Amino acid sequence: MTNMRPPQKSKLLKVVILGDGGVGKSALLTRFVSNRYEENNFHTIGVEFMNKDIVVDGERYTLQIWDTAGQERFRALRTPFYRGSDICLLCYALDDRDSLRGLGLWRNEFLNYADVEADKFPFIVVGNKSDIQPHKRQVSYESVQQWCAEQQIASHIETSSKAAMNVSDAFVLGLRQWKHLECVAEAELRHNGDTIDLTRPIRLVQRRLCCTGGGGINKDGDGDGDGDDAAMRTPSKKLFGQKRSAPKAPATNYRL
Ligand SMILES: Nc1nc2c(ncn2[C@@H]2O[C@H](COP(=O)(O)OP(=O)(O)OP(=O)(O)O)[C@@H](O)[C@H]2O)c(=O)[nH]1
Repeated sequence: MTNMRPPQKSKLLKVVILGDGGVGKSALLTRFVSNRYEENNFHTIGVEFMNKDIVVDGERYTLQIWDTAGQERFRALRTPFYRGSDICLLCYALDDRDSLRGLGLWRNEFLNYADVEADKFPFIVVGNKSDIQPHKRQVSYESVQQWCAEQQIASHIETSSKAAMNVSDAFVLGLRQWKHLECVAEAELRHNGDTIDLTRPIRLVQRRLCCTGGGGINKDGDGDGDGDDAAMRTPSKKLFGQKRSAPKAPATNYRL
């Protein structure tokens, strides 16, 4: 006889990464899933996704993470993939103030095509390239905090795919914000008694809901990534676009 519990089934969550071309969306995904970084990345054309299994607060999740093309000309290729998303990472680069200005447009594009309510959806604002030298920084942490407050986005984190800083934490932050909003939705459902509003997203009544944790503003991400790498598995990857060829660059290896 054995005391082993049956393996816990993981929840599948769809995560979409949005932001201007060149802010480092693909680098973020590659760092998170494969713990690799390439200096000269290809521009994404269309979308691609990779899966990553993580354990957070003792629960298993499979994140299906969709990396999208940031360039405007690929808009029609990426927008059909927004529907059904659970979490959205809005990315800008710390050395590019225009990429921050674009975040509002990215959010609107997502809301429009994913057809979700802004105040009930977990958006995480991710400032990538935090490894840059101080004099190259064009976006202050405080200005982004202010923008997030105006937009009622609770979660903001600075990351570096190159230096492997806070990358897992950004995804875990998204997961915790998702859990928090699911919990709020569950409480609303309970409060409304038997009345189920069929116009609301089906996700609110389909999932087994959970009331632990919640999102919040996080400057450095410390403490958010506990256990997030514990259940790494070999990633799987699917391409729904092509990669434009870029000149071969000398490989640069960064290790955690
Ligand atoms: N310094 C620094 N550079 C980075 C970082 N992440 C990405 N980069 C650089 O930014 C370039 C663009 O990164 P990508 O990941 O291709 O950007 P993207 O947002 O996916 O771009 P599109 O595919 O065009 O939407 C890379 O070739 C890297 O040189 C980082 O954390 N720090």
